[in-house]
Parts: sequence; structure tokens; C-alpha cells
Amino acid sequence: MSDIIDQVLSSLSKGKIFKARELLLPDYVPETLPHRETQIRKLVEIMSPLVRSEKPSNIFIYGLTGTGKTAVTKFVLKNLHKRFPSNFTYVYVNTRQSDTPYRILADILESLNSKVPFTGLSTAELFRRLLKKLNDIDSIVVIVLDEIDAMVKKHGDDILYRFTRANNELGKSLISLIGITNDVKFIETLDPRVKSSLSEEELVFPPYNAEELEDILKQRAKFAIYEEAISDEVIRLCAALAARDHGDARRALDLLRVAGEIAEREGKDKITVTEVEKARVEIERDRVYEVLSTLPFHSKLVLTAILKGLKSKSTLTTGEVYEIYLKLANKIGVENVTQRRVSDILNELDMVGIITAKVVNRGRYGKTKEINLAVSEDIIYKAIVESDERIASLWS
Ligand SMILES: Nc1ncnc2c1ncn2[C@@H]1O[C@H](COP(=O)(O)OP(=O)(O)OP(=O)(O)O)[C@@H](O)[C@H]1O
Repeated sequence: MSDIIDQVLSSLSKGKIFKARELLLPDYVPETLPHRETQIRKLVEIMSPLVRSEKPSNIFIYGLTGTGKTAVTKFVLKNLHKRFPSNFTYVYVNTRQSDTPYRILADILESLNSKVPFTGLSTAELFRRLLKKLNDIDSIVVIVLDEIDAMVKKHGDDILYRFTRANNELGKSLISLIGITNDVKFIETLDPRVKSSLSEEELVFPPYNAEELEDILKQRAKFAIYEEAISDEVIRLCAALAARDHGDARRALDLLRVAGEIAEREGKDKITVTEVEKARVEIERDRVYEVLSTLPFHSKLVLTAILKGLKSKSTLTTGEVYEIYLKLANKIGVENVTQRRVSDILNELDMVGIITAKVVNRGRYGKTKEINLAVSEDIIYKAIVESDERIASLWS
């Protein structure tokens, strides 16, 4: 058996596709960012007071996902810091990963070399420690809060308010904020005082078009993939697929990387359109799995009801789904939600593309919805059973 392991490992190590696969990973910040010259220039201009050790305006950056907001921000700060290392410090926090006010403050303190216990202190205490730390280091600190909508949606904008007021409490201007979001409407939901303070300056990142994505991919592929292992046709296809929804560079890079991984796994020496097509299916499957496994419990229970109901019928009505749902809720002893809520859940599942709920007119019986699956039964089953023990118990 260990022969098989050796065979797989040696075929991987002798890969003919990647020179440096890690250069295609999402967190890698490349040395050149084609088609972002305008945004880089504008950000450097806004940040330019740092050259005189003065605090830049707060800035709010928005644009759809994969438009280079994070890459450009990190690129600009890294390069400014290289040139003026003693003028400022910067801290980057992804608030989707560190998604509580406690974690965010702890991350910032740790980046500034302060030790923080994992729990146990109040956020007010952490904030007090942060102000003290800032007073001690007495230099400008640029705080980047990436994906801030994620944290604010869960915990409100209180922490942002405190950040925007911190300079008053410090008695001097030391904190400069960069807020990043891909939810364009997010800024409108903020407290007006936070909104005006955070968006002293604004920077918009438009989506890339297919040609721009081609340039980006070529640039990234040059260092990551052997020249003989890739063709213009493959690059063009990855760019075109990623430009179809909106010009998302992350999606384009993922397609290329996963296509390369598939080619390498299959012992090929070249990426072709076949591997790109396989990569598209694999990525879509992962996305659907992710959406399904993070659904709230009652949505998973409604999906279980649909899967069970469709075993004996080719389509279901809302009422039929609700009846099966009630039986299942009863079976595992959880309190059920109302039929109206189940109807809303069905609409939500329809909107994210997991089911189709078509309104049909049944004459004098009124209107109902015909419920069907829009993705494969296998993946729904796998995702909801693997992510929830109570749902799994309904299938054993
Ligand atoms: N102009 C570019 N040149 C090269 N790579 C790019 C460019 N723009 C984006 N990328 C790459 O695409 C990926 C996504 O970019 P980035 O994370 O900056 O997007 P984002 O706008 O912050 O998206 P999100 O809102 O989803 O975080 C990263 O791997 C980044 O390096």
C-alpha cells in the first residue's frame, strides 16, 4: 500500500506544471498589479502625509469582490513603509476572520507587540490598553479593517465609532483608518457620525474586464507556471469565465490554479481547456458545499424535508414541504418554525440557487409553489449531513 503513497508523492514532486504554485494563492501580494495604477496613485496621494509623519485622512475603500482592494492596500502600505519605516506602523485585520470586537482589538494589540489573553478581559479594557500602547509608541498607526461589513453586521458599529473617536481621547492624531468592504450599500447603514469620519476619502475599485483579467493572469502565470505548460487559450478561457459574473481576479486565479492542480494530479504536462472546465465544476461544487454547510439549522431541516419528499414525488408544494418538515422537527424534538417562515426559507433557498420555487396557478385551488432541486441531491445530502449531527440522525 505504501507504494501507492510513494507513487502519488513522486508524481507530485515531479510536477511539470508549477514553478511556484504558492504565487497563485489568494494571499500572495504580487510585485506588479496591472490595471490598478489609478487606485495605487490615489491611495499613495491620500497616504502621503505619512512622508511628513502626519496622519492621513481616514479612507473608505469599496468595490466588488476580487477587484484588488486588499492587494492594492497591502502593496501601497508595504512600499511606503519600506521607504519611511520610522514614520508609521500599520496593522492589517481581516474582520471576517477576527469577527468580534475583542478579536479585532486583540489582533491589533498583538501586531503592536502587546500580549493579550485569549479571553477574560472586557473590550473596554482592551481599548484602554490600545490607547495606552499608542501613547507609548507615539507614532502614526494605520489600521486596515478589511471586510468590515462582516463584523458590523454581527456586532454593530460601536467599535468603529470608538476608533473614529480615538484620536480625541489620545489628545493627538495617531490613528488613521482604512475600511474595506465589497458591500457597496454597507456605508449607508452606518451611524452618520461613523460614516462621515470613516469616509473622509473614498476610493472605488471597478470590476476588471476580460482583457484586463488576461493581463493579470499572464503576469501572475509568468512566475508561477512553466511556459510550456500553459497557453494563451487557457488564459483567455479563465479570464472569460471570471469576467462573466463580474471581473473577479480571485476567481480567475482560482480557475487557473485549480486547473493546474488537476493537470498535475492527472500526470499531464500541460493545462488545457479540459482542465479549466473541470476546475470550473470543482470550484462551483466547493462554493455550493460552502453555502449549504453554513446554512442556519431550520434551512437545513427544510432541505431535508425536500430531499425526503422528492423520493416519492417529482415535485412538491410549499404545504407538502411544511408537513414533512413538521414531522422531522418533531422526530428530533426541536421547536418548529411557522409555515410562513418556511415559505420565506424556500424563497431564500431559491434566491441562492439551491432550489427552484415556481409559482403555479391551480385554478380554483389558488396559487402554490412547485419546489424542485436546482443542484444535485448528492451534494445537498453530503453538505447538510456532514455539517449537522441532528440532521445526520434523520438519515441513520
Ligand atoms: N491587478 C492585479 N494584478 C494581479 N493580481 C491581482 C490584481 N488584482 C487582484 N489580484 C489578485 O486577485 C486576488 C483577489 O484580490 P483582492 O483580495 O485584492 O480582492 P478584493 O477586492 O480585496 O476582494 P475581496 O473583497 O473578496 O476581499 C488576490 O490574489 C490578488 O492578488
